[in-house]
Amino acid sequence: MASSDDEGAVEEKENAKKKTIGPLATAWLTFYNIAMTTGWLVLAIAMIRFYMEKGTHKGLYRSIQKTLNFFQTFALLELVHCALGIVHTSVLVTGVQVSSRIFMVWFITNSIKQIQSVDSVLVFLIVWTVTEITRYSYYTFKLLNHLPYFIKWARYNLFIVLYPVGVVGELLTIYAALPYVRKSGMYSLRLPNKYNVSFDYYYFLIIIMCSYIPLFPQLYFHMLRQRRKVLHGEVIVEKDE
Ligand SMILES: CCCCCCCCCCCCC/C=C/C(=O)SCCNC(=O)CCNC(=O)[C@H](O)C(C)(C)COP(=O)(O)OP(=O)(O)OC[C@H]1O[C@@H](n2cnc3c(N)ncnc32)[C@H](O)[C@@H]1OP(=O)(O)O
Repeated sequence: MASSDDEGAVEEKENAKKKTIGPLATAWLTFYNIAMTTGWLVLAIAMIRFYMEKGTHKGLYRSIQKTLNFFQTFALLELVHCALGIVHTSVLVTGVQVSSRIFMVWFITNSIKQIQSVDSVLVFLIVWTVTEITRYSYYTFKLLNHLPYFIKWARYNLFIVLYPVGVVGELLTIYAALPYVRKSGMYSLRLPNKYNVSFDYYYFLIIIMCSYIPLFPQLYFHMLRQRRKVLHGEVIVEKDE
């Protein structure tokens, strides 16, 4: 059990942090996190309604595509938050996380209509939605100084299962895209051309899939360290900070 002295120290630390980021940044982050929580809640409701009405996930992606595009792209602001220093987290870790999501949405699922109904798309959509509702509501309640324990618990426990499941969903979706990319030659540049460069999107996707092997463990261990810090009060020094 935490003593009242410990609780006082934690509160003091939180207030000191808010003072360093300033009231304008706190107000912006509160607005941003409320908007993102709402956006992902809207997506969750749309997905449940679609499934209840149609009894299948075929066509679901198309029905939520615009909302997903908007809110996932809006997450690029997280890089701006880190770069401005109004959020104390690594630009590198956030960059990999956000860019991989943007890439999945814009350059895989939006671009290759034939794969929009594969099961793995549903898997990552569900996982992303649960993760983001939890994550943004955690930030919102924390900024408002009223963080319920179950949200804190969910933020730093659900990812243990959801992160690998989401990654499997993403990798299977890229894998399903490969034959269509090879057949269509999309986003590829063949020689000869006036720039004298060649680019094969098919092999690029294979490289992206391989890049999950070194990159994903780094994100996962980062989250495990955050978990130890937030749930168990351990002091962690990040190498990339
Ligand atoms: C060109 C193409 C490139 C492709 C590259 C491909 C390779 C990719 C390989 C990896 C692929 C990953 C794919 C992802 C899949 C999924 O997402 S599956 C779903 C499950 N996902 C998760 O569970 C996500 C977990 N990850 C995250 O939460 C983040 O994205 C993160 C960046 C890893 C989180 O890190 P971080 O922000 O450091 O952790 P926190 O503990 O949440 O926050 C740290 C402090 O910062 C404060 N903060 C952060 N954001 C905000 C905010 N918006 N508002 C207010 N405050 C914020 C937070 O409160 C913390 O503060 P303190 O506690 O005071 O330190």
